[in-house]
Amino acid sequence: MSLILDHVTLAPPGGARLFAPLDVTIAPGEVLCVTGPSGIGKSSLIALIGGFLPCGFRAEGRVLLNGVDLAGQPPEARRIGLLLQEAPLFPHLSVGDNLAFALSPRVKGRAARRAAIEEALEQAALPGFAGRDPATLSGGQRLRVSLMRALLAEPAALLLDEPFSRLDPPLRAEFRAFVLGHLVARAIPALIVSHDAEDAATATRCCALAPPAPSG
Ligand SMILES: Nc1ncnc2c1ncn2[C@@H]1O[C@H](COP(=O)(O)OP(=O)(O)OP(=O)(O)O)[C@@H](O)[C@H]1O
Repeated sequence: MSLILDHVTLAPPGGARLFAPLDVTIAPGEVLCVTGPSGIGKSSLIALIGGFLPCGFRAEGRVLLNGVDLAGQPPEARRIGLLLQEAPLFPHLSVGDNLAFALSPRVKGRAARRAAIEEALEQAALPGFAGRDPATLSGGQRLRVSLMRALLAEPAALLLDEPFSRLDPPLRAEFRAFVLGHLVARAIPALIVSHDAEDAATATRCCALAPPAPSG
């Protein structure tokens, strides 16, 4: 399971290329930290890989997941998990139902599904939280639920956009170690976009998006 970016670059509607073509292979369990100045296209790169790039953006190059070119595949077909800064959860569903919504259909039967959710909550150090309203969670708890929700869908790759930036520094370090541990244990390739030097230091590898070479 690897995620390959083969000469990938992007241009916003009516604009020029945002960054020089990116060529990188992210192996199973590897975490690539993508850095670069504000506005260079880091979040847009995540959107391209996830399949939700806004209309009008122009993409070049290929994104391959486990050898398959993702071009033209809708987001729900891509088996790519997302962890975002806001860690959005459905507000009208309990924590347990938020997790159930994402749980892979491969887990069959009511008892097995309930057990998988309880296990995920244990792993997130949130045992007994299944009935909680998401509005009652702290930022760190919300992120842990959000990570578990992404993992329960059995993603083939995980994308993280500034996932830790809203947390206080001690919690940030703890949650970073928690996330990286899960990715390595499950051999999931991951790409994290971040401004934080600590995120870069703890990732397996780093790459900085650079402005494209001037043409002509
Ligand atoms: N929907 C859109 N339509 C047109 N241009 C857009 C759209 N979304 C983003 N852009 C432009 O595309 C460029 C890249 O934006 P993007 O958010 O990917 O950058 P970024 O590197 O993630 O920035 P930051 O670090 O500030 O979050 C910016 O110049 C931005 O203004």
